[in-house]
Formats: sequence, structure tokens, C-alpha cells
Amino acid sequence: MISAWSVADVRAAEEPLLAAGVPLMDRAAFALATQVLADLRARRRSVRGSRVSVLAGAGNNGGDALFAGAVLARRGVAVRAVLTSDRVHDGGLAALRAAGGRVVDLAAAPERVRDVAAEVSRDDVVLDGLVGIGASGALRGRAAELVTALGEGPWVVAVDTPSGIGVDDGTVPGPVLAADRTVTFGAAKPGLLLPPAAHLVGDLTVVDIGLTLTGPPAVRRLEPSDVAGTWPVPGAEDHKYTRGVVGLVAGTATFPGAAVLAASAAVRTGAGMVRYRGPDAVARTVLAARPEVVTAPGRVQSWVIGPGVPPTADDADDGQLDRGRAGLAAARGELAGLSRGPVPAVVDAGGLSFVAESCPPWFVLTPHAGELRTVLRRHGEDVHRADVEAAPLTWARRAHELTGATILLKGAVTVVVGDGVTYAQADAPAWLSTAGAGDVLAGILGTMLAGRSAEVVEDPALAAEVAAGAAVVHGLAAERADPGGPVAALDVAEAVPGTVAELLASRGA
Ligand SMILES: NC(=O)C1=CN([C@@H]2O[C@H](COP(=O)(O)OP(=O)(O)OC[C@H]3O[C@@H](n4cnc5c(N)ncnc54)[C@H](OP(=O)(O)O)[C@@H]3O)[C@@H](O)[C@H]2O)[C@@H](O)CC1
Ligand SMILES: Nc1ncnc2c1ncn2[C@@H]1O[C@H](COP(=O)(O)OP(=O)(O)O)[C@@H](O)[C@H]1O
Ligand SMILES: [K+]
Repeated sequence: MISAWSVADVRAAEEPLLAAGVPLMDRAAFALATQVLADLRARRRSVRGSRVSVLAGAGNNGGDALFAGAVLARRGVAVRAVLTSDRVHDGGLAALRAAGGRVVDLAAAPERVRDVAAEVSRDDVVLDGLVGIGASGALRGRAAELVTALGEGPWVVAVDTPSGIGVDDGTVPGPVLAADRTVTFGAAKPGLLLPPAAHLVGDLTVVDIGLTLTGPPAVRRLEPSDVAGTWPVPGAEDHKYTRGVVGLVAGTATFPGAAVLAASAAVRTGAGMVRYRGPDAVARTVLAARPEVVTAPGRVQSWVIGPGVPPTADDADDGQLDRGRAGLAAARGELAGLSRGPVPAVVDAGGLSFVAESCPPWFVLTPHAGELRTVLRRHGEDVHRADVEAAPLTWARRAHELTGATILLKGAVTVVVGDGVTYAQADAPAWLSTAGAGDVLAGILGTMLAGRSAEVVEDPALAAEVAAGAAVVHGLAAERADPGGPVAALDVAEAVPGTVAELLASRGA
């Protein structure tokens, strides 16, 4: 798992070490320079004669970059420092000069921004040390002008964070130089994992500078090994009911495909059984695709409610809203015939329109940004889809506060917010952005919740971990189904058994 701590937590961890005279900046700068040297070797084959620009702002972030520049200059790299503020880290600047680095002071020559940007763009590597965890708001002044003028040309290593991102919330309030690599110190920061800033981070390298971070991380990212470690493997004593039955309310005559996709994914993820609840015509289509599915009513260990179901009751809903409501009542433990006590539920697509005002944490709502906006508006928030896309963490947290449910907000980076925990998963290729991919996720998650049904109801934070795990499996299956080109949703469901097998094989490795 990758864990990210807030700026306040990182500063608190730094404080005693700095007071004790531990040379944190030396450690950070040396690790940064070592990484840049490795990148230069990989990209140019030789270090000597290569060219690096160091963009340095007023604070310690600029200090890190300048000290790293000094190390590079001593290795034969032609280093140019570009200063964007009339203040600069004195020690860093002196070290760079002593090592033979050149200095361009943009604060003293603001008219040169465009020319300097053009020169910097031609360098082998640009180190972005404009601002780090001390950033407040959008990048300002000369730093903003320089970043805007640089555009998307150069190969960039961000120092600690891409300058100007919302370090704690992952927002992108203004211009940010997109990084190819980010070298971050002490611990990952939330904004490096959260969208939309996560898209500007490139490869993330976390450098140990000796900080001890206690307390829960602000944001976590599960890795495949985390999911492998908790995957329920059936034993001799297991049978289909112990493995978990998924109740599926999905699809209508108008949208039968969603039912097929969710059912296929649930079966392929290893459900003990999938019970399909829906109109006969759709049930026939589901059975034609997956004869393992059962249509008789009975007890379930999790519900998946809503894929391919319209948001309002009308002739086209084929009775699915009533079945969905009954499923949700059963998941709350209110309908004894369909479960023994409460069980987890995945509420997707049309199901989001009839989920009650307040939910238990074992209900996982799986909206995309547009659907989350609708959920929030129902709770009185004046919010637009663009607001959700600009600040996914803020709005997913708000939806969790308002509904009590665990929220899985879908996107290129999927954000999951549960009781006291937040995950940000970036596991899927962009080819997964295709109709039906969400139905497949709902099926995968339904089976994973059914396999740990009682535990999930017991532990308010576990639904979020399982939901994040489902995003991992979904993303890995999409990678597996990705031929290097288009990915079809049903192919993702078909790729799940191989994905799980690979996860399990990695347990022993
Ligand atoms: N302490 C240590 O030894 C260690 C520190 N470490 C390193 O230090 C970094 C933190 O350093 P820091 O605290 O000096 O803050 P930093 O990120 O450089 O920014 C502050 C400066 O930026 C400016 N500024 C702010 N917002 C701005 C904006 N929007 N647009 C433009 N400018 C803006 C602000 O200016 P002001 O607002 O005062 O005008 C201020 O001068 C951290 O990320 C890590 O790299 C590591 O090496 C570990 C050891
Ligand atoms: N650019 C992207 N990169 C990776 N995954 C994506 C991207 N865009 C969307 N996804 C994923 O694809 C799925 C789309 O789900 P959804 O929007 O509900 O589609 P549908 O309703 O058609 O099934 C989600 O799991 C989402 O996280
Ligand atoms: K930076």
C-alpha cells in the first residue's frame, strides 16, 4: 500500500528531526540528484555533457532543487538555475554557484520569461523546485508565467510535488508543470495520489529521509499485493453458500446488456452463486450468456442494485425499482426472507436515484462524477459536474457525510471514501472508459463484498477497503484485456479469473 500524509503531519514529523540538527535537506537533495542521474543515464546514456535546468522558488523546495543541482554540476552536468523570486535559499544558491552552475535571475529580468522558457525547454531534464508543501493557492507571479510559457515540452522531475497542486486535496487551481517523475520526500502527499493532480505526477518515487509518520494516513492506494493478501480462497469445507451469493437487480428490456455485464463479472470474480432478479426477458438474456446464474429468489450475502435500471419508475422500469427497493431493505436487514440480518450492497446507476437519504457504511454507492452531482443535489448541494471533477475528494467526502454510505467515485483515478478512510486507485488503462465498464465493476465488487459479507457489516471502514480492492481487480483485468488498443467491457469481465489467478500466484512469490 502507498500511504500519503497531510502537509501538517509531514511538518510535524520533520520538526523534531530539524530541531535535532538532522540534515533532512541534504538527504532529500542527494536522493533527488541520484534519481536524476539515473534518469539521465537511462535517457541519454551519459551524464557528462547533459543539460539540466533547476527552477527554484523562494522556499526550501527551491533549496532542495539547488542543492541537487550542485551535486549534478559536480558530476559534469551543465546546470542552469532559474530563480523566480527575489528571495532564494541562500545555502542552495551558494552551493550551486560553487559547483559551477549558472544562474538566471528572472525576478530581476521579468521580460526574459519567454526566452528563458525556450532555452529551458531544450534541456535534458527540468527540475521543478518552484514550490512544494509550502504552496498556497494557484501558482503566482513569475513562477506562474514561467510554467505557462514552458507548456508541455520538457522532461520534468518535480521536487517533492508538482509546483502549484493542492498538496492536501489534489486540486489543480492554476498552471502546473506536468511532471514525468515526482521525487517526494519522507512520505507521499495526498495530492500526489488524488485526481486531478495525480495526472500531473508522472512516476512517483518516495524517498526515505528518516521521517516517522504515526497516525492514520490521509489517503491510501492499495497495491495488487494488498488485494492478493486478503483474497478468500475456498477450502474443502466451503460450498457455494459459504463463498457468498450475490443478488443482482440490473437491466431492463431497454438496457439488458448491463445485467449481462454485471452478472458475468460477478460470476467471473468467483461468486458462490449469482441470483438474478429482473424481468423474464432480461433473465433469459442473462442465462443465455451465463447459465450459472439462478433466477429463483432466496438469501444473498450481498446485493448489486441499479446497473441498467432507469432513474425513475415508469413503464420502462419493468418493476426493477420495486425489486431494487426490496433489495436495499433486505440489505438493511429489514426483509428477513432475503438475508439473515444486514448484508452489503452496491448501489449503481439507476439505483442511486432511489437509495434512501441515509445509509449504513456497508452500502457502497458507485457514481461517476455526473451521478455524484445528482446525489449531492438531492441532498441540497448546489454543485455541478465540473465542480466534482475539479475536487473529487471534497465532493466524495461530502457525499459520505450526507448519506453515511461508502462512496466509490469512478474516474481515471477512482476515489473511495468510507468511515475514516480514503483510497485513490489508478489501476486502469484509459481504454477502460467505455460503456458497460461500470457494470462490470459493480459485479466484481458485489462478489468481493459477498465473500466478506459479515465482516463488512461489522467493520464500518472495511467496505471502503473492499471497494478499493475491486477497483484494483477491475483495473488489472482491464490491463489484461488491453491488447494495446480498444478494450470491451465484457472482455474485462472475462479477464477477471486470470487476473485473480495471477494475484494469488504472487502471494507465494
Ligand atoms: N524543512 C526542511 O528542512 C525540509 C524541507 N523540505 C522541502 O521543503 C519544502 C517546503 O519548503 P517551505 O516550507 O519553505 O515551502 P515551499 O514549498 O518551498 O514554498 C514556500 C515558498 O513558496 C512561496 N509560495 C507559496 N505559495 C505560492 C504560490 N502559489 N505561488 C508562488 N509562490 C508560492 C512562498 O512565498 P510567499 O507566499 O511567502 O510569498 C514561500 O516563499 C518541501 O516541499 C520540500 O521540498 C525537504 O527537503 C525536507 C526537509
Ligand atoms: N480515463 C479513464 N482511465 C481509466 N479508467 C477509466 C477512465 N474513465 C473511466 N474509467 C473507468 O471506467 C468505468 C466507467 O464506468 P461508468 O462511467 O459507470 O460506465 P457505464 O455506466 O457505461 O458502465 C469506471 O470504473 C471508471 O473508473
Ligand atoms: K515542486
